[in-house]
Amino acid sequence: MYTIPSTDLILNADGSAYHLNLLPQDIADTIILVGDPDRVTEVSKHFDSIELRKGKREFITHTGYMAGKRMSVVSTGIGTDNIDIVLNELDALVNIDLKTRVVHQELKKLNLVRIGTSGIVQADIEVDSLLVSEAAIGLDALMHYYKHALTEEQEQMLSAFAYALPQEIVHRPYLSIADEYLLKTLGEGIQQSVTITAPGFYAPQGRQIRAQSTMPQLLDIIEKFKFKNKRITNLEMETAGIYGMATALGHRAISFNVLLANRITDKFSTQPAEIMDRYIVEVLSRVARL
Ligand SMILES: O=P(O)(O)O[C@H]1O[C@H](CO)[C@@H](O)[C@H]1O
Ligand SMILES: O=c1cc[nH]c(=O)[nH]1
Repeated sequence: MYTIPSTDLILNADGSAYHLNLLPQDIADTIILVGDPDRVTEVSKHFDSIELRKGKREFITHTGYMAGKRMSVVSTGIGTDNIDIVLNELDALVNIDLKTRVVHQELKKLNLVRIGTSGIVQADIEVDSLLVSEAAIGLDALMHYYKHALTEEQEQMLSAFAYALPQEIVHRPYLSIADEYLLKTLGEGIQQSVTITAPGFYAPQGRQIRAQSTMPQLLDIIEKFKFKNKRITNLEMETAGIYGMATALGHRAISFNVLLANRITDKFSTQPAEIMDRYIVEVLSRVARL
């Protein structure tokens, strides 16, 4: 039986996961993922009861009940490098015996639901609307470190996009896909499209403040890209990593994007906190029915 080495799966003195500071009993099978640690309270304030509050660094967790359903909310911080940590450690909590360091015979499937902010790259999509990522293209490198497979059509779309990208982007993008069951059950009636996960907020999302971008045409390329009936609608910084890691580990994942900025029409939400709260309530009410 394979025992995972103690420097591969590092535990704290109390036996909790190294970065998340959590024990297996601390998390529910349905987990809301948010980037901003302050958003954890904004989510859990809608729970009927909270049984656990723990944290370390940017990784804050609250677990409780809403409408009889046990759920956790975990903050990931920004970026797919953090997603690597959060998804591997959440998976270890449910699928590895932390005392023997042996993988359980029966594996658990977590429901992972991101609620995050995002910027729009199409003029016809409204600021303050909600969008579900049916797929996400990663411009970061995370999933190049993990085995993952695509269908032929997905490979074709990825190749077409890779071909359109500026040559300054030296590594190939990757593509990862939402869980079909969660798309149907939680995403019904909400606009669904392809998201780009960027490895930064400024030049990697076509922004320029003072530091000069090497590829000022990036936003235009993303806006104009089409593959069959698909286009790219929005930019954020975690979804491709969440979908890729969830698939690699056998979990279900879906990403809800609260669209606060339209990069084409140059509009930003005038009431971001209220809009986020409205969609937290909407998503939680759907999740509670899972
Ligand atoms: O609102 P959150 O969940 O943090 O998500 C988005 O906002 C952050 C950038 O401001 C990135 O994490 C991006 O993905
Ligand atoms: O434009 C945006 C807005 C939110 N989050 C991002 O990553 N980009």
